[in-house]
Amino acid sequence: MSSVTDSKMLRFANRVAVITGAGGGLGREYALLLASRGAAVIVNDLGGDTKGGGKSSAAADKVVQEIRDKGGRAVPNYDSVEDGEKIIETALKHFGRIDILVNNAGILRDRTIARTSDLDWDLVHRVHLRGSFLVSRAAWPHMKKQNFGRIIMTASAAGIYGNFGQTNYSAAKLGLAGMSNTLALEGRKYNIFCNTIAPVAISRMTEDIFPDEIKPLLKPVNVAPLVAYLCHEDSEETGDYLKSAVGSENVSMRFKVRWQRANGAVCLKSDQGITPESVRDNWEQITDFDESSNPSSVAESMTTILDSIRQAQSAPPPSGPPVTSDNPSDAVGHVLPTNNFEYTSRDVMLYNLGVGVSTQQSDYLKFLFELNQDFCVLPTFGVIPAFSALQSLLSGDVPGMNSINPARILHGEQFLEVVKPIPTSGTLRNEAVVTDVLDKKSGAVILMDINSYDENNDLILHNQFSTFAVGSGGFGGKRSSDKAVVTVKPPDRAPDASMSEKTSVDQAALYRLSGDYNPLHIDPSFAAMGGFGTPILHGLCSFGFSGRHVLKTFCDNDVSKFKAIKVRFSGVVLPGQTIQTDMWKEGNRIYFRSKVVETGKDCISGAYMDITEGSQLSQTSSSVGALKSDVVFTEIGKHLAADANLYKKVNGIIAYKITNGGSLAKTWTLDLKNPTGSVYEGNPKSAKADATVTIEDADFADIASGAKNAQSLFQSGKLKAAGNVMLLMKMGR
Ligand SMILES: CCCCCCC[C@@H](O)CC(=O)SCCNC(=O)CCNC(=O)[C@H](O)C(C)(C)COP(=O)(O)OP(=O)(O)OC[C@H]1O[C@@H](n2cnc3c(N)ncnc32)[C@H](O)[C@@H]1OP(=O)(O)O
Repeated sequence: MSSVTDSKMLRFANRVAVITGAGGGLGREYALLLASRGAAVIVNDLGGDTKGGGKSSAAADKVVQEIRDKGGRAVPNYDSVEDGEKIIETALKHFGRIDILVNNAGILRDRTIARTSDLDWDLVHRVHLRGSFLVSRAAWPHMKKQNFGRIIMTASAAGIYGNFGQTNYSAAKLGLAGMSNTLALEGRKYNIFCNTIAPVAISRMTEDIFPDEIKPLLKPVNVAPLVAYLCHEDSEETGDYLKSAVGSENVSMRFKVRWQRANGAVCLKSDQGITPESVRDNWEQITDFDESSNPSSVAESMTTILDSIRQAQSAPPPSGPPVTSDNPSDAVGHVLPTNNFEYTSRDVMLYNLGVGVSTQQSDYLKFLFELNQDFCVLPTFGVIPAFSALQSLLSGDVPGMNSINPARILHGEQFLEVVKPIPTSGTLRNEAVVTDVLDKKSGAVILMDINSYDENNDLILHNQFSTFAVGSGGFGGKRSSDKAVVTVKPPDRAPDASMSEKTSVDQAALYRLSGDYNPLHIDPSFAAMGGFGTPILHGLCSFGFSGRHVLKTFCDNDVSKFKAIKVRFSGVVLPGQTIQTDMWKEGNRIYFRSKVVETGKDCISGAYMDITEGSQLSQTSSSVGALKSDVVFTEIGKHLAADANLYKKVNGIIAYKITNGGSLAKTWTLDLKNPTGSVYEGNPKSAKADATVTIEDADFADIASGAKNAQSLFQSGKLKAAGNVMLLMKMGR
């Protein structure tokens, strides 16, 4: 059949193609070319006229005969594209499958809008838009099942630019481009690719439109190679807007068409609100394409818009021209706008749920019930206030960040130090700076240090975020930084402990509600742009899981023992996968590493958690012992809260030390200036007590004897004994 002998020749052996409207013009050329390359072809043509009237089998039969005469395989089909199921059934009946669908059939009923009848409108839409939908829908389940499909939609320059007298046709044609982009998104994970072409060629439908002198340049035969390429399994193209082709005997041209969007202007609210005048006054900037972008999805388009709006809301109106540097190193030292992060106990509980706390766990109440006396913040929540400061990194105001593709930003590493206990609600002020930018060749690493302060200006949290911008390396920057908090290697022995937990398929959907709305974690099309087959889990969500594993195993969930944590995100986790954390204890440092059980690959490496000295005791004593002290403190706290007025004359902070076998077990502090009399656990070293009460071993042991866990202690009523401790303490005062 073909004279091309190159071994790299694109062949279609075992592929079955349906070409609609293949009785002549472009459709015929597609059918002939695909058949000559080995495809079995269904030549569909209703055999009507160009206005949609009449019916005949002659056109399809003729093309089928042409193919067979050359040794190819073809079967005719005479159904309307509105009978999409029947067309696809013909392919299945004769060849057992359907791999390629070229939606090519079309009619014209050109009129200016005033003269376009309902019928003119409807017929054009029924054939082009509805017909392409119906045949594609019929083919879809078969393509999905076999994990392969290539679909072509036929649009037109009239759809892109408009064309006099073609209201109905141009609307249908642009509609096909929209449909194609959506099928591309829905089909990607099944290896079903969909593209739209806008061919320029002479056919029955266009022979009256073009002047005679250029007609020889517009041969349908030259459009067919583009369609064949897009339908081949080697082509990775999908949903990339419109491709157009023009061809003559010796030359032909093909190009992509894409949407371009001006950077636009953010219209700020004046005393009169956001007014039509603010649009008028910004018109030049709104329509200025000197600075522009080419968003290729709703997600990408929305991300930049939202970033601009957020930025405009938190920053004063820009005084100078936008920053345009493309060298990421130029960002070093840039101070991001200070921002406040306000949160409530609801945010804390939402976060805790997002990182896997469940009512199935024994001590869930302190993490999921705001009225529980021990209600507390998981220490890894400490990244959440700081995260809110990161958003402005890609706002366009940070030098060097223009070249960073937001769809390809991954979380690289994270360091968090909890300097003072994290309140269960409040407002923290973030101060963020771009500390360093590293050139890792395969990507750029952006280090950002963020300090979070409470309303008294006390430093509560220190974070160092390290983001890995994939594909943005090679700008000639340095490779390492002495300002980076380094990762560590675990000891060279079997882990001291391991814990594994399955994440939920909805884990990312839940975690994002804590403030990281990156579409990468929820929107398949955005994930696809980043090179992922499916949305991935937030790095900080896996971080929360691993952090909980360490906290549970070595601190018995006592959050006060947490000091600092460092991790590297070395691999991707998908929602629904199982995270296993292997841990090694060396003094007050717990080395750990997490892997995805289903793949065996590491997702967190080089990691450690530093804990305070107190934790050693809970480590060396049995877990029942650790639980006892928790129960005692719970009860003491309850009494102190209730009887706070007894201590009013102290009017300061009382620290309570519990000793166990002569060692310090735990220190609690009570702030009597706090009108609610709430009790919190404090760091023994930093507790500035106005008075100290020490509870001796005997009482401690008595109270907890026979108790297996906090729940049973509460239920058994043994906690009443804690009243004695209170009495003792009061006497001690
Ligand atoms: C403005 C908004 C900010 C938003 C912040 C975050 C938003 C979040 O929503 C995003 C997320 O949560 S993404 C999910 C979590 N992260 C991940 O899944 C990333 C997993 N890691 C990877 O894929 C690769 O390690 C990868 C791709 C990171 C690197 O792989 P490779 O390119 O193959 O690198 P490799 O060849 O192994 O090493 C090259 C050099 O890079 C260093 N490096 C490797 N992994 C790193 C990482 N994770 N972080 C930092 N540096 C890393 C290597 O050490 C090496 O450098 P050198 O040779 O100098 O040692």
